[in-house]
This record gives sequence, C-alpha cells and structure tokens, in this order.
Amino acid sequence: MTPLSGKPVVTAAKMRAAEEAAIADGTSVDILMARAGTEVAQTIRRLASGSEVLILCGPGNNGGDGYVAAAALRAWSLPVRVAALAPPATDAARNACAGWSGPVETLAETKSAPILVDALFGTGLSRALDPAIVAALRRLNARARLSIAVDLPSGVDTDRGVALGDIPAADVTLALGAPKPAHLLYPAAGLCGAIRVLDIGVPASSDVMVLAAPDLPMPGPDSHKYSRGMVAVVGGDMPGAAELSAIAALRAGAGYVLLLAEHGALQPHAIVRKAFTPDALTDKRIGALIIGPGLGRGDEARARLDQALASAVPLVIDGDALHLLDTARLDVVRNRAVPVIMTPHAGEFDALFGKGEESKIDRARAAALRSGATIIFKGADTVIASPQGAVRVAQSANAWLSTAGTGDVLAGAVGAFLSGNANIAFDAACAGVWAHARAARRLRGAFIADDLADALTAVRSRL
Ligand SMILES: NC(=O)C1=CN([C@@H]2O[C@H](COP(=O)(O)OP(=O)(O)OC[C@H]3O[C@@H](n4cnc5c(N)ncnc54)[C@H](O)[C@@H]3O)[C@@H](O)[C@H]2O)[C@@H](O)CC1
Ligand SMILES: [K+]
Repeated sequence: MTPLSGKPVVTAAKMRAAEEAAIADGTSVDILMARAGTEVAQTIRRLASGSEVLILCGPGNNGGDGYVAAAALRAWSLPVRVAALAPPATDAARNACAGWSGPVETLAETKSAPILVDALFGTGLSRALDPAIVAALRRLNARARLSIAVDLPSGVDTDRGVALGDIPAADVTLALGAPKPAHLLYPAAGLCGAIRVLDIGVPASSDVMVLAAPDLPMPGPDSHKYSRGMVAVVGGDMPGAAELSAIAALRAGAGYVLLLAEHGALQPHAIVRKAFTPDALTDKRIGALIIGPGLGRGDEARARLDQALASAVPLVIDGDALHLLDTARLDVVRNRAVPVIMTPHAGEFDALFGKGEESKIDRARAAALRSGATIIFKGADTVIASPQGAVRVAQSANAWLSTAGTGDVLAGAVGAFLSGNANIAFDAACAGVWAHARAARRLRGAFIADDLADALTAVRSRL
C-alpha cells in the first residue's frame, strides 16, 4: 500500500477553490498558511535531524509557507536561513515574512546548506522559470544532502505534469492538502522524489483519484469455473503474446480460459485451446474476450476484430487490434451495448485519438467520453478513465516493466476481472492495472513477462 493510494488528485484550480471555500467558512488564508508552514516545518525537523536548513522563498503563498516554516524551525532553536527570490507579493506572504525575524539573503548569493527547502513556486507557477533561477536552484540542490520541495518542485506545471525548465529533482516533495497531477504524471513525477501529503485542513475532492487496492470477491465453496469468469483470447500471427494473456487471465483468477488459436505451445494444460471460428464467439458463457496481443495486422486480423466487435461479448482491445481501429470501427465501439476496455500506450493513444498538449488525465478522460470505452492509457503513470468521467491514476510500479509482453499480461489480468463482472468495466480495468503493478513490485531485476504473469497468482491470493 502506498501512502497516496485512494487520495483525490486535485488540479491547481480545484485546490484554489477548496482554499476559497475554507476561507468562506471562516478560516483565513493566514491560518491556512500557518497550518501548512507548521506542518512543513515539522516534517523538515524530522528529516533534517539537526543539520542546517536553507529555505528558498518565492513571492507568492508558496514562499509564505516557507517563511512560516523558517520561523517555526527558528522558534525550535534549529539552524535555519532564508533566501528570497523577490519580496513577498501577497498579503498572506507579507504577514508570514513579517513573522520571520532573521535576515533574508538573496537567491543569487546565498550559500548552500545540507538541507535545501524549495518554497519558490507552487500551484501558482504561470510560466517557465528564468534560467538564472534554474541555475541557482541547481547549484544549491547539487550541494545539499537532502532537498525538500514545498507542495511541488518549483518549475513543474501542476496540472500537466511537465517541467517548465531544466529544473533539478527534489528528494522529497511535501504535497499540501492533496496530491496534484504533477505528483503522479511523468516527467514531473520523476522530479518529486518521495511524496508525502500533509493535511492542512482543506478538504478537497475530485473524480480523479490515485489508484487504490480493489475490493474483489474471493471464490466461495459454491463457485465453479464459469461463475469465476470465462475468458477467451483471440490468437493470431504471434502465438506467444496471446498465450501470455491467457496465462495472465488464469493467474489473475479467471475460472476458465479459452485460447482461440491454431498454433502455439501446449503448456500450460489448464488453457483450453481451439481454432478460431466466428461461432466460438457466440458461447454465452464467455465473460470477456481479449483481442490484440499477437493478433497481426493483416486481413485475417481485421476479420477477427470485426467479428469480435460484432459479438455480444465484453471486449479488451489491446496491441495490434488498437492499430486496426479506424474511425468506422471506433463508431462500432461507441455503439456497442456491452463494454469495451482499450489499453493503448502513448504511441497507440496518439494514433487513435490524436496528439495533445493537455494532461494525460484530461486526454484519457476525453478519449473515454469520445469512444464510450474504458481507457487504460498505459505508461509509468497509467491513467484509467471511464466514459462517465471517473479517473484513476496509478503510481509507477517498477521500471523493469519496460520489457516485451508485459502489456499482454495486463490485457489478460484485465480480461479476468472483466469476465467476473462485466457490469463495471471501469472497476475491472482498475483491478487489472492494480494487480499488474502489484505483481511487478514483487519482482526484482530484469524479470520477463512470463514471471510477471506467474506473480499474479500470489497477488490475487492477497487481494
Ligand atoms: N491552496 C491552499 O489551500 C493553500 C495553498 N498554500 C500555498 O500557496 C501556494 C500557491 O500560492 P500562489 O497562488 O500565491 O502561487 P505561488 O506561490 O506558487 O506563485 C505565485 C507567484 O509567483 C509568480 N510567478 C509565477 N510563475 C513565475 C515564474 N515562472 N517566474 C517568476 N515568477 C513567477 C506569480 O506572479 C506570483 O507572484 C501553494 O502551492 C501552497 O504552497 C498555502 O499557503 C495554504 C493553503
Ligand atoms: K516549491
């Protein structure tokens, strides 16, 4: 379990709205800043263990938090210095600065300290950082033993998760009130280091949340193979990929897995194999059909995809099948009465829905709305979006996932959960992504996709 899991993911505008609601309820911005700054100071105190702290303060309320934290550390008789980029520009930041009784150095001239605290910019960053600011940050960051960012590393765009300048990475980021998209979306997430969310008493909600452990039913004494879910996998040009999906579906808990393929290995024996025929798709016991892993992109692949789309079976569309989805087939997807889950990585997503400057969260949500399908937009920061607007963002699981076949395993896991309950395709997608990530976290070093599929058994037993 990660500390962020299940938390709402809040944009800069939503956070401001939550702050304004708290102010309207009678909590002044000064009180909010006092809370935030004090929480920050308490965390710094624990992490610094007596080493000298240098706090960099910007002109806005992020800088205000920095002054409050500095005053608190000083009141606790801890060694702390402050360097400012510019004088405080908001009333709250001015009041906070007035509470700091020590000298204020300049960012350009200040000397480094073992503990660097970046309170230059938070959610109010509106443009790229001046190169002189980036240079100062890099200089101080390189000489610090530990660098701590208040709310966000200065220079990251809160909502889009991109860096506006060549900024250095923090070791720890203290997210105030709630995680923001930049704490989860790459490349910004890679600049945050370890993320801790500090409660500042500003309740924030969102239909975007960090992916949490799913709540799935376990088999009972009266379960049988079909009640646990029957998954069919359509084979094609590359038999190994469809087999990986089939194994993953079994190991994620499906009761029966049918591999519709003409060729391939005979192991494991638990997979039932039979040649693909359109008739095979009319078996009413099939709870989910996976199409795409190793399918190929030729005429036969196209025909199989069209038969799958025309069937009454819930679908997981992955890999090669995503490449075959043209506008007409996307229309069929939208008009299907039974659910579709699509699992594009960035290249496949761009090809299907176009490139875009918006955040990965917004793009996934728009694609789900447009296609009527649940979208699993894969990556280190996988985003799952439902056509109803719900979004979950998964935290990076294991960099070794970047190996052939791990996508086939994901499709299999998602298929297993979809076959168990196709009414809630979004939940199945979330469960599949979660189980896949959990399996990856159990593995070390250069594991292979077969290991990942095998690891699902242990993950499933602990859900
Ligand atoms: N939302 C909340 O509930 C709370 C927010 N607080 C803090 O307030 C922060 C947001 O404060 P602000 O909205 O004042 O924003 P920031 O403090 O992030 O920055 C805004 C200031 O920076 C300037 N600026 C923006 N981009 C710049 C750039 N590239 N180069 C130079 N100057 C630039 C702006 O003109 C403005 O003066 C949060 O990140 C958090 O740290 C806390 O104080 C209390 C509670
Ligand atoms: K900051």
